[in-house]
Amino acid sequence: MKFNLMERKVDNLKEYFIRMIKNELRYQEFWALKDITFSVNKGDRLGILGLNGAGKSTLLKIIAGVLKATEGTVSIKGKIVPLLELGAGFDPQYTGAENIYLYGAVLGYPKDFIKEKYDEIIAFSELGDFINVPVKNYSSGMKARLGFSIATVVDPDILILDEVLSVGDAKFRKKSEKKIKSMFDKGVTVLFVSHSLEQVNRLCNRAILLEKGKLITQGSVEEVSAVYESKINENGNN
Ligand SMILES: Nc1ncnc2c1ncn2[C@@H]1O[C@H](COP(=O)(O)OP(=O)(O)OP(=O)(O)O)[C@@H](O)[C@H]1O
Repeated sequence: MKFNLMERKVDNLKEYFIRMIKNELRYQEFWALKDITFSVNKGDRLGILGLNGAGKSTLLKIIAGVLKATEGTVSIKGKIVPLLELGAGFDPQYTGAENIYLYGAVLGYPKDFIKEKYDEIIAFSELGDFINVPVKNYSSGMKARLGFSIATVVDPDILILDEVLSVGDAKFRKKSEKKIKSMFDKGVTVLFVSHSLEQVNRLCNRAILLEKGKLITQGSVEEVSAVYESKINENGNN
């Protein structure tokens, strides 16, 4: 995955167009991920480990179809539910209720299916009357709760989790963990990013370790987390 980073900061759209006309826009290529190859079997729960900026979220976004890889391919069998940046896909001008349809469509749910699940989504989100308020007036926790409730209303084959086991307040966190646990019990395949090694060790059977966009090691969660831990200690001693 290659990103083009602007060499000089452009402050506004006017300046951007002026620079574009003058052919003064310079980009620097940045490979956020390079030469990544791995496979995940049905029922595996794969932890994706790495320090800040290693490329974990970018990898999940490519697998979820949010980003298109510059090179390479991803092949997927089954229905994916991505729990990434919950609530980021909402249109802030619209109410929570309207966003259920909008976001549901983004996730590929048919309109009739959303209609059928509408009450269930609202009940799980516990937003009460706030469901008729524009999302711009929601707290970040409220947005995450609604995003979680919409995304998890289907039974996925593959569940993508990016640091989402900490959404909402303590009460909602307990409820969302329970829901995810029930998906785990049904044998869902999981791709899981978390900075909590304890969580990764508890929930995953396999893992990969990314470092500056490269795949350093892959294998059982015990092996990979041991390598990761030694890397953390190395860095800490520098
Ligand atoms: N849209 C983008 N445009 C430019 N660079 C990006 C973009 N998205 C991510 N990056 C860069 O790609 C690299 C990997 O980012 P990513 O968010 O995947 O890391 P991460 O491992 O998930 O980090 P963290 O643990 O901090 O969440 C970072 O250097 C980041 O700055």
